[in-house]
Amino acid sequence: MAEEKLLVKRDGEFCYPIYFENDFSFLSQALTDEGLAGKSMCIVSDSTVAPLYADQVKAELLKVSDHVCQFTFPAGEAHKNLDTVQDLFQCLIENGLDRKSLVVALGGGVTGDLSGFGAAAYLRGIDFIQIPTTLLAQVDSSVGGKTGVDFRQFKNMVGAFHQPRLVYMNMATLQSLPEREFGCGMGEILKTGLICDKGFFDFVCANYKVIRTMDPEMLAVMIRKCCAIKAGVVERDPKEQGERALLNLGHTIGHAVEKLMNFNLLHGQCVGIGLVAAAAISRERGLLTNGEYEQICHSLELYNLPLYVEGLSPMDILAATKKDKKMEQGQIKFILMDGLGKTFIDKTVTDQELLVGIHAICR
Ligand SMILES: NC(=O)c1ccc[n+]([C@@H]2O[C@H](COP(=O)([O-])OP(=O)(O)OC[C@H]3O[C@@H](n4cnc5c(N)ncnc54)[C@H](O)[C@@H]3O)[C@@H](O)[C@H]2O)c1
Ligand SMILES: O=C(O)C(=O)C[C@@H](O)[C@H](O)[C@H](O)COP(=O)(O)O
Ligand SMILES: [Zn+2]
Repeated sequence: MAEEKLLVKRDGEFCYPIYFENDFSFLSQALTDEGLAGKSMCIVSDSTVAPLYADQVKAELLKVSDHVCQFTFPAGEAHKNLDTVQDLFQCLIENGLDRKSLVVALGGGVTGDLSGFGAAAYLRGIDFIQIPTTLLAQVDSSVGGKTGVDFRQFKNMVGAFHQPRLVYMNMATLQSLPEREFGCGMGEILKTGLICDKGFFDFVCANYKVIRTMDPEMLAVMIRKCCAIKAGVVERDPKEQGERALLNLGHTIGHAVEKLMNFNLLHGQCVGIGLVAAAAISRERGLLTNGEYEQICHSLELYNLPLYVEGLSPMDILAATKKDKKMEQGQIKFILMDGLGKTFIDKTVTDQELLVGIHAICR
């Protein structure tokens, strides 16, 4: 029996369902319902997730397809690059996948971003679906169609907007997730609350004890809430011409830290650090009180997320921040907070202000 699904839509331009399930048993029906049965399929997964879940997924896919192959790449952000995409293309060609075929992304945000980009470029674009298995991927990366890879230490520098045909969450997969990865998902969840929903932010802080036990009901509530918020933003602004940039709260300085740390700090951890920097700049402008700043830091501590980074030079972080692709005509597009749960895009943040944020996160 399927749980209630969410539809992501925009003027008929794209429309796809997000399924919230607790096993894989509805997957073949979901594919059939979306008109995807009968296609040749390639499961794309990493070396950690494939041994855990690929066989179960393959068994489901084989109910609706005669041809299911698999591409497995080494786990980790260090492999979200063009080399891995080339290996994926090789696999797709060797297995005869054509324009009507389907890429099945099974894993976290790295797998989803990489597979989605591979699908967007292969034969000028074939369909793909997302089966996210990390909390971060279930609350954020699997929805919205941002796909891409890192390029020579530049985060997500090469990519495409390519919407999945469906997103299928088996929320039970989260039970095998290591604690650090769980924390990363919480970084994006706290970000989501801070962007536009103080009530949700407060809920996530107040219920930290039960959330940290990975209580399935709590997880389901948070996942649905984040997907609904993100779907709303993406429906209104699919290609980040405006409002969607708010989803980048904490990412401008966060991405700089992520690449300077050679991806040894995880994305969700860097987003948390970036939130502290953004909060410090917002406080400097008088937009956040000391108390609100402290609340943001405390929320990250509740989920064992780092507040600062060690061993990086502030000037290096500044330089890396200004090389981010969020620069527009020499000016950085920064997301500031105007209280908890309220954000806006600002293009007037100076180097001096950036350094206030950067000093707040450097030890
Ligand atoms: N496209 C977007 O909108 C978007 C949004 C947020 C983040 N991202 C990207 O997502 C990436 C981060 O995603 P992530 O945190 O999921 O990282 P990830 O995909 O590397 O997964 C984290 C780790 O958990 C393992 N794993 C995954 N599922 C598991 C499970 N159920 N049980 C045990 N282990 C499991 C993976 O093998 C990996 O080692 C970054 O590259 C970031 O840039 C993209
Ligand atoms: O979906 C979006 O839009 C986001 O910004 C979500 C972010 O959490 C995510 O990390 C995204 O990949 C960042 O995109 P980028 O364009 O800043 O690289
Ligand atoms: Zn992110």
